[in-house]
Amino acid sequence: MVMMVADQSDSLQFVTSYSRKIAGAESNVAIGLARLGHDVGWISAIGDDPFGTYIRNTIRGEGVDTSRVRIMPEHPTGMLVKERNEIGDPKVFYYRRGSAASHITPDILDDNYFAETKILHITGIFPALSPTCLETLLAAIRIARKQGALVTFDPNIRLKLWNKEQAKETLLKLAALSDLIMPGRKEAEILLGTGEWEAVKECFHKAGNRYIVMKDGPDGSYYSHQEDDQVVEEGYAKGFPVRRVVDTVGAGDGFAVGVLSALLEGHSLQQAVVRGNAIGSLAVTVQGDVEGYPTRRQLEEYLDEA
Ligand SMILES: Nc1ncnc2c1ncn2[C@@H]1O[C@H](COP(=O)(O)OP(=O)(O)O)[C@@H](O)[C@H]1O
Ligand SMILES: O=C(O)C(=O)C[C@H](O)[C@H](O)COP(=O)(O)O
Repeated sequence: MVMMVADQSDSLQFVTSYSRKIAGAESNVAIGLARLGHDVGWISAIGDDPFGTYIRNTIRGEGVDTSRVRIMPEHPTGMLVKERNEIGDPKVFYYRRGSAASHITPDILDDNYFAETKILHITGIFPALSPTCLETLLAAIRIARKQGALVTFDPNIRLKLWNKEQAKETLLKLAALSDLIMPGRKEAEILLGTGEWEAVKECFHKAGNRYIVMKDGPDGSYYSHQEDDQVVEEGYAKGFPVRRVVDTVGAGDGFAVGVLSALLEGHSLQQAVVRGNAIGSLAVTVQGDVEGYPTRRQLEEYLDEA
């Protein structure tokens, strides 16, 4: 989506100017991974309009492959408007009903495109957009699994897009098809009725997740990796304190960038979660979603200084 962030910290009713940026959980993760030098493709749809062109060119400019981004002249590019907040999570307003992305159908997928895929990263936002988006996601999971890719899942529950019951039913289904799940504590509560780590760990391992990570805001994150019911590693990794929180949106996706990039590089889940915490903390220090995501050198310097 294109994102308009208010330039003034008033209610949007009074805001008169906005800064144009990019938002969207999947594209955020794609950009973050590309910044760290990974090969990444983003599958989505945009309208044949200036915002669509801006999004595609910017994401492509970050080094993400956009060859599978479909242009749909009959539908508009999705938009999100975000308040500027001094404290707490900012309010967001969606203008995405009927967007090009919500019209995606499984024929956007091509098995060959997944031939060398190591990770398929999915979120709980795309399947909330329409029944065909959910169908497309399920088809993508089938292809990725067939190719031996790891399926990683951030539930990213957005109750503005669907109700709690619908969200829970679909997201639990997607969780059971994923290798790695990374909910926040509140999301675990919605999905499982508990945010208590031991219970969360047990439920998701039972459902078939090999890797479980539960984010606990600024404090840090729990993690557990099991193979064939055997514990490989588990523990808790402390968060990285920041001097000033500017905007919390984008932290969860930054966290995913850290976890996925580290796993791709062969690191342990513990190291992956530390990197996730680091990039999540960098993300909250800026207004946009992706502006705080580091390059390889910036990440190394940040970890060295911590
Ligand atoms: N205020 C903060 N200070 C430092 N790190 C933060 C802060 N907020 C979030 N993070 C980091 O980003 C990660 C993801 O943030 P969180 O808010 O839990 O994600 P989500 O957007 O999925 O709810 C956290 O696990 C933490 O490591
Ligand atoms: O709400 C949506 O549909 C979006 O995709 C907008 C945001 O860009 C991401 O959701 C950010 O997600 P977090 O990193 O978890 O804060």
